[in-house]
This record gives sequence, C-alpha cells and structure tokens, in this order.
Amino acid sequence: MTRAASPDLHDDIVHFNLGASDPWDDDLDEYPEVIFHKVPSADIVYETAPRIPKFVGKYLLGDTLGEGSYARVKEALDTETVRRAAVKIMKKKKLKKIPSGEENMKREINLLQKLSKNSHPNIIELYDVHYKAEKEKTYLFMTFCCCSLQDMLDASEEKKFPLWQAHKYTFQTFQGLHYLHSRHIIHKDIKPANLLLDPSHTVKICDFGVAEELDPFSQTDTIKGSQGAPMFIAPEIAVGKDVFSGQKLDVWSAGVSLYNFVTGNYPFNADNVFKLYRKIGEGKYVIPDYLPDNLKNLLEGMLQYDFENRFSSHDCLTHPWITRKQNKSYDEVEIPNNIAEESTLIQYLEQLHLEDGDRKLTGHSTNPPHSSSLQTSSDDILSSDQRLSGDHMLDVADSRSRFEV
Ligand SMILES: Nc1ncnc2c1ncn2[C@@H]1O[C@H](COP(=O)(O)OP(=O)(O)OP(=O)(O)O)[C@@H](O)[C@H]1O
Repeated sequence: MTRAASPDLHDDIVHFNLGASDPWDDDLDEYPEVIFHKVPSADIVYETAPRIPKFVGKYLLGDTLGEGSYARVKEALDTETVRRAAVKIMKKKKLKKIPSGEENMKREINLLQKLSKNSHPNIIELYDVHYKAEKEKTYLFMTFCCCSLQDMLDASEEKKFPLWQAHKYTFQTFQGLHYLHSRHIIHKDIKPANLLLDPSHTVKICDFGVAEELDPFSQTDTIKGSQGAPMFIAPEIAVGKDVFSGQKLDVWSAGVSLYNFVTGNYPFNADNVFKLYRKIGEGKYVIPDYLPDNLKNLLEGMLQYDFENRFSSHDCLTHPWITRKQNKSYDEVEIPNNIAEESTLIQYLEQLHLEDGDRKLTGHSTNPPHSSSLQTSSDDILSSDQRLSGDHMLDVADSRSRFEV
C-alpha cells in the first residue's frame, strides 16, 4: 500500500513520498492530516520515503531485524556507550489482540530484568526499558544478535549443522538452560528460533514471553500449562496431563532442537497439529543410524517419554557427547547476509553527521531528513538536532569508524 504524505507544491510539481503503510512505523502517527490536491498525473514525482533517523532516549534506531507475533525487533545504537543493541518494540494495541499478550510482555520484562542483574553469557541481556505513552509502545533494549539458529538452518543447504557446530551451539544452549533452571525459571518455548547468535557466535536464549518463574522455596518444579510451539511440545502436554516437571519440559524441547540440528528433520512430524499431537503422544520416533552412539544416547535421554526418566539440564551438560571435544570439520553453516559485519545504522549516522558531498563519496545516497519529520511531541523521543548536540555529536560521529568493520 502506498502512503501520500505532505505534498510539496514547489514549481507546480507535487511530491509524494512513497512508503509502506506500516502499523509499526514510528513516523506514521506524526504526519499531519493529508490533503489531496488535484494534479495531472504527469506532474507527479514519486520519491522513496526518506529514512529518518529516530531516537528513543539515548538510542538511535536502525532497521528491522526480525518480527514475531508480539513484537518487531530493530537494530539500535546506544549513543552514549556506542554499544550496538537490538530493540524489541511492542505495541499495546497489538498486544491486546493476542491472548495474554500484555501479561506475557510484563512477564518477559520482569524476568529479563531479574536475569540481567547477573547477566549470563548465554541469556539475552536487557539493557533498558522505555515506554512512550502517546504511542503506547514499549521498547526493550537488549543484546544485539545477528540471527537465530532457525535462520541459519533455513539458509543452509542441508537444513542442518555439521556435528561440531551443532555441538558448540547445543553446549551453549545447555549452559543457558541450566542457569535458568538453577534460578527456578522455566523457559517453556525452547526452539531454534529462540536461540539467537551474537556477532561472536555465542548463543543467547531469548523470548521469555511464556516463561515461568517457580517459587524458589518449592520442593518441586511442577508447572501447569505451556504455550510452546507444537513441534517442540513434550508428550505430557500432547496427552493433556495436568501437572508436569517444568525443567524436563525444557529438556524435551532442547532435545527436539538438537535432533533438528543434527538430522535436518524432527522426531515427530505431521501435516496438521492434531496428527502431530497424536504422534508425540504415542512417543515413537527413530534416531538415524548415521549419528554417533554417544549422540544417540544423549538424544534418547532428552526425548524420554516419561519425564521422570528424562535427563535433567545438568545431565545434559555433563553428558559425554557434550563434554568430549568435537573436531572441527571444514564444513560450516555461516551467518546469513553477513549482518555481523554490516550495520543498518550507518545510513542514519551518515544522514546525521556527513555533508551531502561526503555521503556521495561513501556510496550511500540517502535523502536528507524531512525537517518537519524530526519534530516529535514526546519527551523520550528526541529529534536528532536536540539529541546530538555537543558531546553526543562527537560520540556518535566517533562510532562510525567503529562500525565500519
Ligand atoms: N536481540 C535480538 N537481536 C536480533 N534479532 C532479534 C533479537 N531478538 C529478537 N530478534 C529477532 O526478532 C524476531 C522476533 O523476536 P521475538 O521472538 O522476541 O518476538 P516475539 O513476538 O516474542 O516472537 P514469538 O512470535 O516467537 O513469540 C526473532 O525471531 C529474531 O529473528
């Protein structure tokens, strides 16, 4: 869909900005009432909507990195520390349409805040939370990641990882999971799409929207419900048990993920969710013969039908397939799109700090920001001019060189 914004009537030519009508776009609400003038179609000049540098507090926002059912995630830059970050943007209007949407967001913020007090290398870290009242948007600033393990699998030829790479990511996932369980937190939605990779190829467990914190004084890890992805749910849920072990639920999902990493398939698969639940409930699956014996043993332990007999996250972490060093082979699934070495922020930093001529030299022909678009009524969203004066200007200008890696 196209959007007409603020026609420019210079030289009798009407300029329309073309851009996607996007319910997440921060600019949309800021356009004044649109007035349509009748003009001959030959006089209309179509322009791509300028990409306007936007700030939320001290953070400069970049482009979209990913989207889920609750949120859109964009790249961001902390202009004070020059730390690259990701921002998860959640809109109240959208959350209201999703069952338990607002509740899940609050839970995610609460858990991430607790976890980020003593950050763990394999758990996403929450840096900051902002709320913009007039747009009813919540912004969670957190560790920047390049992609999810699901993105890597999708981009790989065989839809799986070589064993050494699967071993590396699984070991890190187990470390994160074991840490969560030691803090009485059940993730409840472990799957390759929620295992992100930072630029140094470290796994970060993310998306705590359906996670549950247990009573630290409780003798058990019993939980009641689960909202995880169907492919990864454990048999106790598929057959409709009322109560079950939270930790073992996460181990099952991690087991399905590991199976997927090393085979490119799933232990249970079907063309609809009812058949899938029936298959998981029956619990019959095959581990391919070509896998090494100790890996088969780990998978069998993680995918034990009866959760009482299933491995704990500690058993997983100390299993011989995990503790034994894997020889690295030449084959490697790489991070798609080279995003680790490029940043969507560069274009905005150039707009803010380079003269027109310099911009042409760098090969980025970005339009200068529309002056009126930099005005906002919010206290926490500042215009680039307001934000980047004095020392800040130097900070961000300096950041350019650090980003051109
Ligand atoms: N820290 C991050 N760095 C980079 N990309 C991220 C980050 N967090 C999330 N993403 C991307 O954004 C997508 C959506 O994020 P997330 O899964 O947190 O949203 P959600 O709406 O809660 O998702 P879901 O629909 O799975 O519940 C992810 O699949 C991932 O591709």
